[in-house]
Amino acid sequence: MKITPTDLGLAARVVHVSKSFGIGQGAVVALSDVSIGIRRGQFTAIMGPSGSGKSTLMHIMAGLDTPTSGEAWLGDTQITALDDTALTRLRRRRIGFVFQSFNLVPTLSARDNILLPFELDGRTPTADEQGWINTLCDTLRITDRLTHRPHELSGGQQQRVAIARALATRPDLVFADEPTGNLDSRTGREVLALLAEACSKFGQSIAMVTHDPVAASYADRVLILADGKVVHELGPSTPEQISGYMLAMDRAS
Ligand SMILES: Nc1ncnc2c1ncn2[C@@H]1O[C@H](COP(=O)(O)OP(=O)(O)OP(=O)(O)O)[C@@H](O)[C@H]1O
Repeated sequence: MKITPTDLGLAARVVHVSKSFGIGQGAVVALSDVSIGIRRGQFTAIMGPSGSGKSTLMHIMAGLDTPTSGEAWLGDTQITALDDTALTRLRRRRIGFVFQSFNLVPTLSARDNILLPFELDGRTPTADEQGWINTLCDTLRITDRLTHRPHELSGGQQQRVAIARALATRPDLVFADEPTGNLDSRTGREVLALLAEACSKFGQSIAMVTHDPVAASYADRVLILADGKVVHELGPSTPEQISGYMLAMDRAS
């Protein structure tokens, strides 16, 4: 795949990215010459067997780790060229994160957790941003829970607060790492439907790492990694189609 830095329509991309851990005989190649783009306004799932390089790819795209070679871009910013201070600022302003373990601050109310990205940036939301946060809270059905602390909320409610926090600054890209891993299947499906809606209704770009074919079936596009390479790409697919493909891949290896 040829991806140029001027490629519009991409929220983020990596170009010829390789990543090795360690040196010499003991070196592990986690990513091998990967070039992919995450399309704007789309829900992209990244799947693959354990150890295939999913987390490494996500960390490089989010500027949490550096590649051994190649480039990572967020929009028109080459993040592999930024120093630590600029990277921290970029992550705070232009990237949102949703984790399996929710990662809310236990001493803060749901509202203050959602406002944390603004607080860390040393500012309060503008009237327009506050309007967006209100819309998010209504859509995520947490408006009547905003004064509660995380331990007073169910797992599904905590994850919906985490999604509101990730989307509050209208980031260029939201990374979701197994966002339904700690939720029961019904609550998990609800969270996935909300993530899909954030893309289809609000134009958010989301990249989600998952092992779960049901989770990936909510995505517009599924990238499949094996041994540090992108080996396949699926369009919108059913869980059965995705698990069928993963099984066939297992048998072939
Ligand atoms: N800090 C590290 N030091 C050494 N090796 C590492 C490090 N991080 C990852 N690796 C190796 O790189 C490869 C890819 O790891 P990665 O965590 O990206 O895989 P993954 O697809 O996310 O796996 P999982 O689904 O199990 O989380 C693995 O072989 C892993 O052992």
